[in-house]
Amino acid sequence: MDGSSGREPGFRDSVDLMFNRAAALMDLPPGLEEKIRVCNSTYVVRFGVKLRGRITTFTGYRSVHSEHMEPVKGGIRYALSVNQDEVEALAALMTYKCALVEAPFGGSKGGLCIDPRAWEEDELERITRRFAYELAKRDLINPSQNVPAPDMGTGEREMAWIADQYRRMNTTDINANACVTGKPIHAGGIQGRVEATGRGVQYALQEFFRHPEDMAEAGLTGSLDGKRVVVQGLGNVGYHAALFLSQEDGAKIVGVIEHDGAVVREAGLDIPSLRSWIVNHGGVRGYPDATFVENGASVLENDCDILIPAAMEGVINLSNAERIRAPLIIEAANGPVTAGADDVLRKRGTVIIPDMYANAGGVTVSYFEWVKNLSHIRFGRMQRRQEESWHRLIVDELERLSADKGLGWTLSPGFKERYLKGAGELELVRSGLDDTMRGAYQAMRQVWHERDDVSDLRTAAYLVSIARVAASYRAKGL
Ligand SMILES: NC(=O)c1ccc[n+]([C@@H]2O[C@H](COP(=O)([O-])OP(=O)(O)OC[C@H]3O[C@@H](n4cnc5c(N)ncnc54)[C@H](O)[C@@H]3O)[C@@H](O)[C@H]2O)c1
Repeated sequence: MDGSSGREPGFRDSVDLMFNRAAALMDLPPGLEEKIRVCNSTYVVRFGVKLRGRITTFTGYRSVHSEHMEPVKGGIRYALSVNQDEVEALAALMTYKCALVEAPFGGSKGGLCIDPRAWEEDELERITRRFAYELAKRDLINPSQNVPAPDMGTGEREMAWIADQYRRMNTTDINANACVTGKPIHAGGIQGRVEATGRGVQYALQEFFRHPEDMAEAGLTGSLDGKRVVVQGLGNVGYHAALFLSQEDGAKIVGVIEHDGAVVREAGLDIPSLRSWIVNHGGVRGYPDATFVENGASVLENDCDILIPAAMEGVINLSNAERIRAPLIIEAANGPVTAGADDVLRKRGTVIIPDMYANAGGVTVSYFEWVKNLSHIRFGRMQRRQEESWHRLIVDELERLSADKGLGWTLSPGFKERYLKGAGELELVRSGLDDTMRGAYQAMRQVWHERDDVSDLRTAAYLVSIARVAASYRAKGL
């Protein structure tokens, strides 16, 4: 379902319009712009599964947008609204996202038209295995060709089934585990992948709030502490973003919009308790510690400092853009702001941290997981040795300097012990993600501030991404 008005282009056209705006500012060789923009291929499969005494036919998609780097990468979405236009738009965003955070992948995306809530777990397993079989036999799941991950409606459980199905079909492939990311830890996953996209949203906001010049563009001052936040979608991405921002940065989540309505509370919502209510009751309706709003989408227009759409595409469109009051929007979902709404908001001075950057935490940690699977070494084990010797050097040097200069500095025994022990997998993943989010933001903001013809972060992000994809095509040839 796309919440945009009938006057607006579809999701893929909307992504293309944003791409075109940036590409027009570049000096690309003739024809390369189109080569980068178009989706290379989309495979559509219809398959039947015997369920509840009858055969049910499902339709699935896997789009490959760009193979300038392989494997290509992108999640698999389970929703009734999945269609070719949506999957191709999402695959395109994957290309630009990977280029922006320098994850060495082309872009891809998949989807299955299904309401996951309508099926039991064992039924979903049979459906998922069959879909995985259909994709794997065409190398649309493959550690060196095409590596899916979770998206809306899927998670660790589905990724474990997909990995197992691929392994059964390729028993001699020693790298079989790397055919999909977002797996559970005990099935070849990596610490920190489940939280990664929401964690990335937090790191993105932290980086934004390190730059007073950028905050001023949105008319914001101070830090994340006390900022009033509205979140749409308390699923994987929205939940982790809201949890970390409220528990670690002091932000107040004053509104949460879900599929059945919204809840608001000026003093701030308790995110873990709201999440368990949603899990147990199927939505936010009836949650005791907040005011329920029947027309959930109207809460997008509430007064707040930061709006985090983390559910689906097209929710901020020409029908509501004029009424959006948040000065800062961070696109945790893919494509939540249509091209038309983007024009309206840009002219009004709303700062939008674009999807291809804001939700890149997932693919960044997926990259770490893929590398871990291919290296066949527990992540952190090799690094730890090396780090230990560096940490030892730093501690020794600090103590020597302090003694030489008579400063009397001492490190607390607890700190010294933790520092010398080095980082475990989770710390390595988080610090690698933080580094990536900081680096990509800085690349974007440099273009934003240095070029007179760039007035927004999205165009800046596209400029960085397109230049990198173009460089890859130019280096390799087509
Ligand atoms: N999971 C990832 O790692 C990842 C990575 C990058 C981008 N994304 C993007 O983030 C978005 C959310 O993905 P997710 O993995 O968190 O999905 P999810 O299925 O875990 O959660 C989606 C949430 O949105 C809610 N929702 C559905 N329709 C809604 C509506 N009309 N209004 C309000 N809420 C609604 C659902 O009830 C659910 O709680 C998608 O756009 C996805 O493409 C996800």
